[in-house]
Amino acid sequence: MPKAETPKAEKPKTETPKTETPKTETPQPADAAPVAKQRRLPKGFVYADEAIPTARFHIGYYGDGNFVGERIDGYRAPLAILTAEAAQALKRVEEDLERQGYALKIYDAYRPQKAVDHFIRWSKDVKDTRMKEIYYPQVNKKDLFKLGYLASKSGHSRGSTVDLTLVDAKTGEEADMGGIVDFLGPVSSHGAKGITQAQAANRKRLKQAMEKRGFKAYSKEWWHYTLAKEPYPKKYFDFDVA
Ligand SMILES: C[C@@H](N)C(=O)N[C@H](C)C(=O)O
Ligand SMILES: [Zn+2]
Repeated sequence: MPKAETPKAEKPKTETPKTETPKTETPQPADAAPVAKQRRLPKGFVYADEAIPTARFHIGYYGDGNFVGERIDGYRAPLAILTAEAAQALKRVEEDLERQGYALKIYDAYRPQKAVDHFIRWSKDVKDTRMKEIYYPQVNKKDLFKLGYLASKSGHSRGSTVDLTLVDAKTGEEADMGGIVDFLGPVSSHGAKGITQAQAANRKRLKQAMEKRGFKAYSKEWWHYTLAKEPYPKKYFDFDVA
């Protein structure tokens, strides 16, 4: 498992959030040891690191480096799980991007309903704003669902949705997207104003690569993609990430 990163608890200095995920001195549990897999996935699901061995991973919901600030229910290992169809399509995206000198870095994939329920519970606790400055400085946490930054029935729970960005295939450095993954605010929309041409070009490179292999973009979050022909369009799973 590649080195995990946790954003620093400091206020971004500009309107546009920092584009590189801030580093931490304390490694997350993800770094501590090779990840043991339970290997009891429902039929039709696969581990993304096995399907796409060259991809990088940072499963923020396994640790405290996320907008909640603690490990999210149902994440029992820093793993990305996908339907076989989504993983196969994503492998093609990775191969296309490799020819351009890039690789994918996956932040989240299948998300159990119990994790979504954790987000819902957290959003109602208006006093807990420990990660606000990093992840949602311009939005009231109670409005995150209403504004579409979070979903109470998430495509992630159907197994064919993924949150990801681009990295340099050689250095592993994240492409500058004009904001970190899970920055819940207007600058994360496709077509957002206030980002540079280079940042817009990076978002476009990822979008074109994903759409070419059958994924749909989500207008409010440049990192969130769903396989258009997903195998379980109406089923919301709740097995643990393990
Ligand atoms: C929270 C973010 N990573 C995300 O996935 N948002 C969408 C809208 C979701 O919750 O499905
Ligand atoms: Zn997402």
